[in-house]
Amino acid sequence: MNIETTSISKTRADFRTTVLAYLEVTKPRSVVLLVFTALATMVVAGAINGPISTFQFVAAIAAVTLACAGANAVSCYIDRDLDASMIRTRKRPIPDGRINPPVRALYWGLFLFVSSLILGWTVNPIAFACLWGGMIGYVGIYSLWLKRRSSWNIILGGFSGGLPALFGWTAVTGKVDLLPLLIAALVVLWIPNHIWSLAIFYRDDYARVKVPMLPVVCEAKKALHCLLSTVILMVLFSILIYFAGSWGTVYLMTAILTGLSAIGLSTYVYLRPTPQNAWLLFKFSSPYLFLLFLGMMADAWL
Ligand code: HEM
Ligand SMILES: CC(C)=CCC/C(C)=C/CC/C(C)=C/COP(=O)(O)OP(=O)(O)O
Repeated sequence: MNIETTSISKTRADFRTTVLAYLEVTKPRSVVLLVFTALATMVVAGAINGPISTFQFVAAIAAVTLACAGANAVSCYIDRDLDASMIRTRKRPIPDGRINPPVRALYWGLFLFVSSLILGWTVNPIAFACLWGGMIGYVGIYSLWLKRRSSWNIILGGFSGGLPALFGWTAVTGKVDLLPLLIAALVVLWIPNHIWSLAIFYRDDYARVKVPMLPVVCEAKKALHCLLSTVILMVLFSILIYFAGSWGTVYLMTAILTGLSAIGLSTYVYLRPTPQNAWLLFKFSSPYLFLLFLGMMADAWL
């Protein structure tokens, strides 16, 4: 009896470990914020163009979630050699053997992405195209082509990060307008401070695996100067968006308050460029973007 009970509990534990590994390989924290940007633009577009059916809403949210998750899982397969070598990533499911053989992560990512395309097609062709654009941009242009070759990898490959926001708008309206393009561009402008702050903290890690993130290939002051410049541009852009849409005061106040915080923190990191301060800026970057998009949703609701 004991042996049987032990083997059942071991099987259950192994199953749980496997399920969690296939969840972790999709980088769920990033998927949550990526999907939130899509949800926010769906709410804003719905307030302007009229709401969509519950089925379309659920299909759209499911599609963008599966697409981002799938793209991340494929990226983990592509970067499995880097992940095994970097301190920050070596405990991920592929390097630590929880997904073995590694190709299973590729199949899992492609399965998720194809599932997203099927759902995306039921929404509309433009939204469907956004899913393709995100996958090609992140996996093709960033992960496969630029990440290991260019210090401008996140600038040229970063547009994929704005596509979930664009997807949300097109899922509701079936077309691309200036406002969603500006909102998507805001996400793209957010990416440098999001990743360069992290790259300053993990500078040695990136240098060891020869990933030419800007803070690795240029001296610290220049990287910090670029980072601060992109933050100022991002904040100005977030306020420009206020004038491009029919927003209320909630979004404007959010953009101003979070923007001043972002500039203040980035200036502090510029003046005191310790790894700990850079890490603080990295951890601030996601709540910043979340609050901005929450402000957009609040104004659409109110
Ligand atoms: C080319 C574009 C991007 C690059 C290179 C990038 C890179 C990274 C890296 C290296 C991490 C740390 C992962 C870890 O160590 O666990 C990270 C975390 C994260 N990323 Fe990005 N990212 C990009 C775009 C985005 C976008 C567009 C979003 C959402 C709109 C996003 C949301 C997040 C979130 C929420 C986290 C977790 C943050 C935390 O732990 O506090 N990322 N990203
Ligand atoms: C519509 C659609 C599919 C859009 C794609 C959006 C998307 C998945 C953007 C990537 C976000 C992200 C967490 C990148 C990690 O970069 P990295 O691989 O350099 O991070 P790492 O070093 O932690 O692996």
